[in-house]
Amino acid sequence: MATPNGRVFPNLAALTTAAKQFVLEQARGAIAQRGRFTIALAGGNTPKPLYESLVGADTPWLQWHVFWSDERYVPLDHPDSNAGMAFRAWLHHVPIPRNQIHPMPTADADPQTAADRYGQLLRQTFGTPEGEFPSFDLILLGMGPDGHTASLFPQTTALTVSDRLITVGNKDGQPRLTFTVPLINHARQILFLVSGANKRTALRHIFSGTGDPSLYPARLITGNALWFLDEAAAEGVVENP
Ligand SMILES: O=C1O[C@H](COP(=O)(O)O)[C@@H](O)[C@H](O)[C@H]1O
Repeated sequence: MATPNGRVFPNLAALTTAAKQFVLEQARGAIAQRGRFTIALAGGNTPKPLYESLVGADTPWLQWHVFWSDERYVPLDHPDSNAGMAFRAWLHHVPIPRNQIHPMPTADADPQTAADRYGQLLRQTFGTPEGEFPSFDLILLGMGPDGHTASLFPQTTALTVSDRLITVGNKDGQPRLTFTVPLINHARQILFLVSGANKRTALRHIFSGTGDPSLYPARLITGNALWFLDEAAAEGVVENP
């Protein structure tokens, strides 16, 4: 795997400003070329200021189609819901049509049923036949201190699933829904947002190319990925040119 493409910013605020500009540029390009912008959102803390900053942005919201790259298996109004966070921070405050915003379903008794339903929704939205993978315009990802990304956690079976779009992840015995590795890698553009000194060790394993991918799952993301890091995360890992 080639060295990941990383950009370092002094702090989370500067990273957020650059990420906002990057997202809006991706939207502009996609809408100009294909008439719509398909984006998959990350959860966690790091992207929240980005979502807040997008309220009031000058972009053709009616052409946005919003999905999630992973979700905790809780209702939308639960404090841990990735989609709930994005709605409160951003999506409730912009005119994207509600039928173009697609939280992952989390009400089925069996999370695998929910995963399959979301996979079918993606196939319908993108017109992707079975056996093929759609290409999102942009997938936002984070990375945990353990090297997980989306809900692809170290040493879990989700890491090796390659015959479907969505699978069930496992965080300390709790189910999650997550994009599979090949679905992420088929994106036109992937953007990692990583902030904080507690991410440094995992980043070192990923950027040096030596970490075992089953221990540092973000290493499995070999598609067209750009990493936005703050200095606290990047220290000793990557320097800006
Ligand atoms: O649990 C999750 O964590 C990761 C990383 O979150 P962060 O707060 O460290 O940025 C996130 O990317 C993922 O979507 C989420 O479900």
